[in-house]
Amino acid sequence: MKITRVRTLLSTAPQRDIFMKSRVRRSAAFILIETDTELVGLGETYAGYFVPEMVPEIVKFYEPILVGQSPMDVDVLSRRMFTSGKFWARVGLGSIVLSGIESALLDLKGKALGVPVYELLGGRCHDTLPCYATGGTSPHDRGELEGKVSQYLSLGFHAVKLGAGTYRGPGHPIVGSRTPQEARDVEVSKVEFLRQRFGDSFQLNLDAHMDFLGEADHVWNLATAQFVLKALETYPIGFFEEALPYTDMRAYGELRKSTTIPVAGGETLTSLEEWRDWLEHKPFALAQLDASFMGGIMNFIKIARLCELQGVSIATHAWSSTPGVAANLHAAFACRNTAVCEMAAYNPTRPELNTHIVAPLLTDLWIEPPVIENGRIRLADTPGLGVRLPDGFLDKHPFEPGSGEFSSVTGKILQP
Ligand SMILES: O=C(O)[C@@H](O)[C@H](O)[C@H](O)CO
Ligand SMILES: [Mg+2]
Repeated sequence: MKITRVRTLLSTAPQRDIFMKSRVRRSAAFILIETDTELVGLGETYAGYFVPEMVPEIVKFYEPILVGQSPMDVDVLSRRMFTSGKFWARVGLGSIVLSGIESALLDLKGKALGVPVYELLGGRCHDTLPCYATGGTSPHDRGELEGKVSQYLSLGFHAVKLGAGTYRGPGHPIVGSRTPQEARDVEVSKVEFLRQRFGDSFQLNLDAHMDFLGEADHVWNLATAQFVLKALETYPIGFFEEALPYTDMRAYGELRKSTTIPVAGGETLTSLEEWRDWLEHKPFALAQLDASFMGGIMNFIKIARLCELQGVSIATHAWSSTPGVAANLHAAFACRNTAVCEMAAYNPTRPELNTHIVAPLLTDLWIEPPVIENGRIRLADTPGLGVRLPDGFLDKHPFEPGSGEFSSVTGKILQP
């Protein structure tokens, strides 16, 4: 079997969650690998969510490296793509786009052999894994906050992740805490409210997105992060994510040493080498890996094994659409040290519960969706990644230029 063509398919679809009001549509970039047989491979790069317009150009650069080659030699081909650009393909966007191509190769290989991708990665280590619903932002209004958490728990999740710090998401005003005391009070009162309302029946995780918008006034430094986390230690917190920007791996290492709350991070690291350098500083108790971002599924596995050797648990990061989420789940199920999987707040096999959300990119692409029940997720054993683009999907949800999240963020910064 030989690769004949590598295509980028862009799509923009509605994505409305009544609790995340500003998000009304989102984009995704799929990679389709065609062969001289009937088999095709489908993958996704998370770059499609941020900068969809740029993905096809980068894929065109990689395509000649793949055409004429056997898609079965996944690791050799990814390394060839990785080193091909001399400098630009090894980090950032070059590597993020490569993630989608590599996942498509593994999808194809799984389909060719008739096995799910996790079988290609050492096999399934878990029947089910704990998962949590991503709440994205954290409404200031207590009624809204309560409604959101109740809705997410009623979907079958036992854990939720909410925003922390100053992040309110694209389109929301940035209502930041300007002093460490304010920052502490905002977090403590939110956690106290949720514990009073819901008791200890669910796991609460917080994500401060400190690398996201880079508003200097609102970014916590090490001292502030330590101050806030210290105050939260009396409450059960599952993990605290991105309490610091990614500018200083040593600061993450210091933060982790100084708190009993599990420090999580990693969703913006784009290569094996970057991960290796970070892990030397023991920055995370929970390393959050994303196969649709960090150069692919094999990189996920390699870093997960390195974490395992260091006694560190891993989690999936999941903000891509279905093929990206599927890539992460297959990798997660093949790692013994997976602690938890991130999921968008919907239940793929219980559509009647998803009354709060409209998101075709999340719901319509599974061949057989994973089951979420009692706070845990079970992955189907469909060959490859278990995903497909349904007939007519791209006609129904055509790409709209300017729909990447990066576009809206840039617009917001330019027009304060
Ligand atoms: O951990 C998460 O799911 C978030 O940090 C998302 O990646 C982010 O909001 C996307 O812009
Ligand atoms: Mg995050």
